[in-house]
Amino acid sequence: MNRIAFITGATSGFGRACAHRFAEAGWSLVLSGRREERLAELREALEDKVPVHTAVLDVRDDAAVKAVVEALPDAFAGVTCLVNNAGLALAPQPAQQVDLADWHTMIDTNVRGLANVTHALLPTLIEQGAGTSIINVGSVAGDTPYPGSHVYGATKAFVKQFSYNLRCDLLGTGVRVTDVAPGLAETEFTLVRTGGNQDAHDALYQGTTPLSAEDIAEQIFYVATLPVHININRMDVMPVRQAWAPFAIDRD
Ligand SMILES: NC(=O)C1=CN([C@@H]2O[C@H](COP(=O)(O)OP(=O)(O)OC[C@H]3O[C@@H](n4cnc5c(N)ncnc54)[C@H](OP(=O)(O)O)[C@@H]3O)[C@@H](O)[C@H]2O)C=CC1
Ligand SMILES: O=CCS(=O)(=O)O
Repeated sequence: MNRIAFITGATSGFGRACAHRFAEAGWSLVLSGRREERLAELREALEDKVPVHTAVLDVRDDAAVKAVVEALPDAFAGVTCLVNNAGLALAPQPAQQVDLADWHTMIDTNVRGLANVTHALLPTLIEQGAGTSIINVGSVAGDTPYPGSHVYGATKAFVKQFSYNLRCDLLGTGVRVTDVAPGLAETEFTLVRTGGNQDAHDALYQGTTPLSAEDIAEQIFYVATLPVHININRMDVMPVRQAWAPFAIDRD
């Protein structure tokens, strides 16, 4: 099988690390994200090793997603692995203090965007058949509630259930579906979540050992390259130095 990975959110963090990891193994790459300069840098860094196609793409725009998929050059059209990674958290304050627009952005990106790309690539993946994969980047926030997670965690709960439900419908096609659910990982995630607050970023990761983007890329690559009869349904990955907290209790 010609191995072609379509990675969303390839301009930073997990997505960029996946681009490097899959390139190391010789996969052809379709790399997308909104930041054109970063895509160009990535293409320049990788195209000596493997064929690379880049597409400036906002996953929230379903027509643009469809157009990018339909316009894939022949050498990239037979996608065998979709890494649905593009996503973000915003507004870490309590739900009652945040702007509705931030909730909409998270829903539009993490839910609608992921659905847009999946819908556009499903026929291709089914056509490629056994050994193809849809790897959805969820989060531990999808099943562990915590303050300030409100809509973000709910979007990741969608990712989990959508992944499981897709498995049901894709039974018999050979297409695998996995929800990779990371915990604390140092990327640009916290900068985005806090509106560019470098102190908040530094404070969250200092004095502990978070996951790196490369750690998660390695897990995603592992899932994508398992023998074709194996489907990891969900992979919940935390750093050793992270665990759950006790219930919070309101007292008089
Ligand atoms: N870091 C963490 O602790 C964890 C992160 N996650 C999830 O991992 C995924 C990747 O995040 P991470 O690498 O950490 O964060 P980064 O902020 O480093 O990367 C996010 C990526 O998503 C892309 N993106 C955001 N919005 C859009 C959009 N509308 N259209 C297309 N691309 C978009 C960004 O590209 P661009 O801005 O160029 O469009 C960027 O490449 C997200 O889904 C996140 O929720 C899950 C668990 C833990
Ligand atoms: O999804 C990101 C991990 S966390 O910030 O929710 O713990």
